[in-house]
Amino acid sequence: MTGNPVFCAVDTTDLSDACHLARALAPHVGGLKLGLEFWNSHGAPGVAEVMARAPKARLFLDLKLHDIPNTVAGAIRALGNVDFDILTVHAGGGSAMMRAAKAAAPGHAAVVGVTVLTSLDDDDLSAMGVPGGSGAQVARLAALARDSGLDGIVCSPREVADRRADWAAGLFVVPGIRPAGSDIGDQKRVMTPVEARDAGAGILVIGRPITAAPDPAAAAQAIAAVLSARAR
Ligand SMILES: O=c1ccn([C@@H]2O[C@H](COP(=O)(O)O)[C@@H](O)[C@H]2O)c(=O)[nH]1
Repeated sequence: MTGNPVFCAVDTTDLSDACHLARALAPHVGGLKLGLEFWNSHGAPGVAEVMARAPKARLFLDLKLHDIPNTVAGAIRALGNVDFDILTVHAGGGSAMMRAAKAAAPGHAAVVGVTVLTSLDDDDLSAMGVPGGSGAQVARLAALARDSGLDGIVCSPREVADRRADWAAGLFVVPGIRPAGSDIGDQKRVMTPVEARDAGAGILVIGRPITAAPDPAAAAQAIAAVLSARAR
């Protein structure tokens, strides 16, 4: 995807806040990410209201679908006329599920597979019985997503460079982005926006460092300015 790589995660249950953020951020971001917190509160009508405030922004619908193939395909078809550009499913749902998801999505939309959540570290994976740490698990799931016909993956900035080497055309959607000095919160595998972009991220997903800032538009503008000042 071309243009500003920053997608702001608008994680709120408040429709009015989401609309204000969309309008304020529109000049400074490439897209908006609406996830489960917003979707479960407002669904498709809420998405339409928010995106009307940012008509040029792309929509990343981060529903992280994870179920049997028939159910995931049905859930995607049930999105009807929600005009999303990117949609997430969990790569851990397996190959048949990812194939069904891609087949059910509109042709112009990218379907990407969530590999290992950026809030998890190697100890968390070990506690789940996953061998080899996050790098190895992301590698396994990225290969499965690629071979199942998805358009890309969601991974942390730490895995992007290695995975891009195996999948040059993949769309790498990367949360776990923290501008220098910002609060890490519940994220565990993080890098700065410039580091993530330079590692090969196609989309930089940034939520609280923008939305919790005293002036979200200024925060988004500052991130865009750093990215263009330090263009690769
Ligand atoms: O592995 C993942 C997958 C998705 N996310 C989502 O990205 C944003 C990050 O928000 P911050 O406030 O910048 O931490 C959030 O909506 C997550 O649901 C992720 O963080 N990690």
